[in-house]
Amino acid sequence: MKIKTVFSRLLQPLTIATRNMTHTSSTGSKNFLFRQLFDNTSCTYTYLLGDADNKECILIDPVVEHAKRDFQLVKDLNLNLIYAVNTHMHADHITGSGYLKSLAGCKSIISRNSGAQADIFVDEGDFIRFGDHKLKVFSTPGHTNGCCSFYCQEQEIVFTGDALLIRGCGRTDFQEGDAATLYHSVNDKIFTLPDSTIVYPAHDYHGIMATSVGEEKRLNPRLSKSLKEFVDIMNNLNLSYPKQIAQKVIPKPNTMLAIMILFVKRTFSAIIQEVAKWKNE
Ligand SMILES: N[C@@H](CCC(=O)N[C@@H](CSS)C(=O)NCC(=O)O)C(=O)O
Repeated sequence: MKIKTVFSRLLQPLTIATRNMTHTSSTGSKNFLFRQLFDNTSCTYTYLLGDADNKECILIDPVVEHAKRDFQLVKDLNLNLIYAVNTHMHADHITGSGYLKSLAGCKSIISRNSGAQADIFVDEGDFIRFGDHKLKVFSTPGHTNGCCSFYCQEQEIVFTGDALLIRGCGRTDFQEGDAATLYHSVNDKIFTLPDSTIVYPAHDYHGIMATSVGEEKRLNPRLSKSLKEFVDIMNNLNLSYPKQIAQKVIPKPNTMLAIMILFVKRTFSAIIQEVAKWKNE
């Protein structure tokens, strides 16, 4: 391989990273603000998108531990946070939506199919608008039922949540995961966007920040395969559970009540047994 080819390949991720910070596509308007933020613990990307003219902005997939950091950035850039948007209900971290609502007075958004609570529910074909800009909602289930991707045609970028990751995809072995559904979501929706579309996922575990539709169609080791091969790969991933999944799964109020009743009943029956023992002694 020629030295020049190696050099240009090494430079490729750098070019993408540079575009991340100053995002302006050939067709995109200049007043589009873009920042990519990261959570080290769950390797989650949060995205800040804004309109530099009218100052409206949104955050995609905020993480609760970074809500203050993200809101500070919003303030530093003199922006007005109007929505905290979630691509899906996350199993590996708690969303920052609730905290951001209290800090910024914004509204939370998630898919209607997610089963989660939010101020605004979105469905396939809806638009999320901020200033002059808009994101089109694509329903891309498979990792969870409520997974959505958000496409900004004007900037040629798509936020794929956990449906499509860089050279990977969301696992399908828990929540409402279904490999065949995920395969169709990616192939029939995300992969029908122009090859030049830049893909911004919800996670990366290898330090890469973005990819493109064309790149993933060609190089994704799971999704470039047939449906049958894909299902087989997904059924044999044998991934460990996300580190924070136990903290995320908080018992619902009914479960908490049932645990308390059980505790009281067990304590009472233990006391009664002890009393009965004393009486017999
Ligand atoms: N070992 C990691 C677990 C990472 C993980 O399971 N990530 C999910 C998305 S968050 S539910 C996933 O779908 N991964 C797909 C993959 O191929 O990695 C940790 O400890 O957090």
